[in-house]
Amino acid sequence: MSDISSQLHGGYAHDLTRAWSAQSSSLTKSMFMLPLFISDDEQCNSPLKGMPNQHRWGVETLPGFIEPLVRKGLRSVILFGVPEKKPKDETGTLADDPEGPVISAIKMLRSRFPTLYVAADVCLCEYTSHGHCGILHPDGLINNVPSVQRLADVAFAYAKAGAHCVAPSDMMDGRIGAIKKKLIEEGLAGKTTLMAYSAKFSSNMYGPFREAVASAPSFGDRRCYQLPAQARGLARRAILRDVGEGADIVMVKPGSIYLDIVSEAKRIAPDHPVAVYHVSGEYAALHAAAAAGVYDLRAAVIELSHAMARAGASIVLSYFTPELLDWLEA
Ligand SMILES: NCC(=O)CCC(=O)O
Ligand SMILES: [Zn+2]
Ligand SMILES: [Zn+2]
Repeated sequence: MSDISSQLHGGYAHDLTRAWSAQSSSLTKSMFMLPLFISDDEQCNSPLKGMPNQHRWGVETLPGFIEPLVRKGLRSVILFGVPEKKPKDETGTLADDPEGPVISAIKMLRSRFPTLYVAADVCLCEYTSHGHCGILHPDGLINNVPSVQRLADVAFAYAKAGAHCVAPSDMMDGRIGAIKKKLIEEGLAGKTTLMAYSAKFSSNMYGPFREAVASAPSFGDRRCYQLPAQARGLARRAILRDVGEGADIVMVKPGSIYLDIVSEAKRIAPDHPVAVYHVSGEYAALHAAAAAGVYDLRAAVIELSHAMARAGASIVLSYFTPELLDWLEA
């Protein structure tokens, strides 16, 4: 088996990942990746309470939403599954259910929208009965070894279904290496990008998302596996660790209040595309502030997007992507 750190093709096999590897400071449509919430109810089209203009979609309703966006220049999406019909369990069995929402949506999007780059978020919290991102010990603490094994299996299932990119957001130790190893062994490392949520902070900004996917932990919180706000050093170590384990892209999350970490990521991993996730709470806050007359939404989003690019991000995961396709020229 070849060495994990020598696997580069997954990071530039696709024309979009090649564009993300170039360094430029102007905003382009192709920088923006749209997060999508996919229900296992195929006909689903339900607006999300905490997030204006965002919906839960089903595989039947999604094409009608995506088609005009692709025509306007949408290049990439990232999928989050929302099981509403089948029961959740301790190990998140539904995450790689072959008939589940993510695998069905990957297949549908790949066949209906050939120019669209399809990323799949890899985590267990949307699928576990306890709402934590890994498998637990009886005392409620994370059991890292089986968690990482399970996440590697889920990532492989998404890659095999056709995802261009798998993006583990769970923050378990060693999962990037385990996923990369699995992709190498299965012959998929050369065409699958591994985007690591490397510096994911334990944040107050995820509230509307947890409601959107119904993934709030049933007890405790995620502080033992997400980074503390004050921990620049831990963020650096997590970024370098993930790069060493074979990440093709490193991500910082949330966005606006962690742009110093984005610029730090660009400094310590200058040869990797850096992604930033402009998360649900930031999105909802911008809408609320604009509605209260604090600023013009479009002007504020454009300014913030420049700040993210300036800090070093070449990819922005943003719920404003549909608007930005109208606002940006190219
Ligand atoms: N893995 C995704 C999240 O944890 C939250 C994203 C958001 O709040 O938009
Ligand atoms: Zn999670
Ligand atoms: Zn998450």
